[in-house]
Amino acid sequence: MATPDPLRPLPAPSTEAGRDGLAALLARPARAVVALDFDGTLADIVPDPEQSRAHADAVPALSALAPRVASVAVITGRPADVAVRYGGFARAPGLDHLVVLGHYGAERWDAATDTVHAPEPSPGVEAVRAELAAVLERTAAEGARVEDKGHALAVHTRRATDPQAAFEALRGPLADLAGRHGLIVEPGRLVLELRPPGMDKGVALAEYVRETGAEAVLYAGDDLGDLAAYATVEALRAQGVYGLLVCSGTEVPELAARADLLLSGPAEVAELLASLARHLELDGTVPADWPRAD
Ligand SMILES: O=P(O)(O)OC[C@H]1O[C@H](O[C@H]2O[C@H](CO)[C@@H](O)[C@H](O)[C@H]2O)[C@H](O)[C@@H](O)[C@@H]1O
Repeated sequence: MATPDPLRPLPAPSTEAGRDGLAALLARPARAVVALDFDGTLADIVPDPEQSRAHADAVPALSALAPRVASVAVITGRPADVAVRYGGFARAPGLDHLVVLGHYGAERWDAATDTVHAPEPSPGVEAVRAELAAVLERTAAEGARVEDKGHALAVHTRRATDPQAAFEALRGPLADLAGRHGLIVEPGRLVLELRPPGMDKGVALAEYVRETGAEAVLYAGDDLGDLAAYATVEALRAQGVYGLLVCSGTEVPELAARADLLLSGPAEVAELLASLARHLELDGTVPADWPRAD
């Protein structure tokens, strides 16, 4: 991790709501939840999804911040156990109460117990798995690859000959395939994911904030799947919960346009988390009696 500079100021949110969110987090960290997406936010985007790993500064920053706020959660499209592995979250110092909500919140891993609660296998996913290769063969999407996530199937075009053209060519056929088997298509950064409906990052975040009773929430994401979590933070604000929306990178303009704080990517997200930890270290501590998420 880069040498900490305790005097370095925190980045300023560009909106009043974001400035209020940051002020609330700093004033009452014991009542604040920090929730983060994984790929593109805690981990740099790489061509091969299996090679994704948390940015070198991310876990040290989370380890420093987590004991100073009410709770920290990772909310990801990845299976929870995969995010835990690629993140290096298990048994990391300070992360003994970390929660990872995988498959857009359908799965949950708790560091306190090191266990994953997962949904029943979906018959729709099984049916799509059986037909997917034939659909890909019929579509002009050379080089598209399938990531079988168990409870969902993601079709990646980042390594296709023409990534954007392959993405567009696959949209219709995959929507049709998903629809025939009761699944939805979740679009992302050069990925189309076929997954069961009924859960998204917004629902997952709302439930988590309710569970923790938080009065302030920081949410950081980078992709279309994070829009639902942004909408939850916006709705929570209307109910008196403070919120700070952080966007990691500018690849997804729809998300960047709604952010209070725009950062360049995972390195700056990790720097923000580390800066928050340093400011809270200088300013105060979390009372021991604050109820945690577990
Ligand atoms: O919710 P997230 O944690 O952001 O996960 C969303 C999807 O991320 C992964 O795909 C993305 O990252 C890959 C690795 O950097 C990249 O190759 C790909 O182009 C991106 O779309 C992951 O593979 C998916 O399963 C997640 O749903």
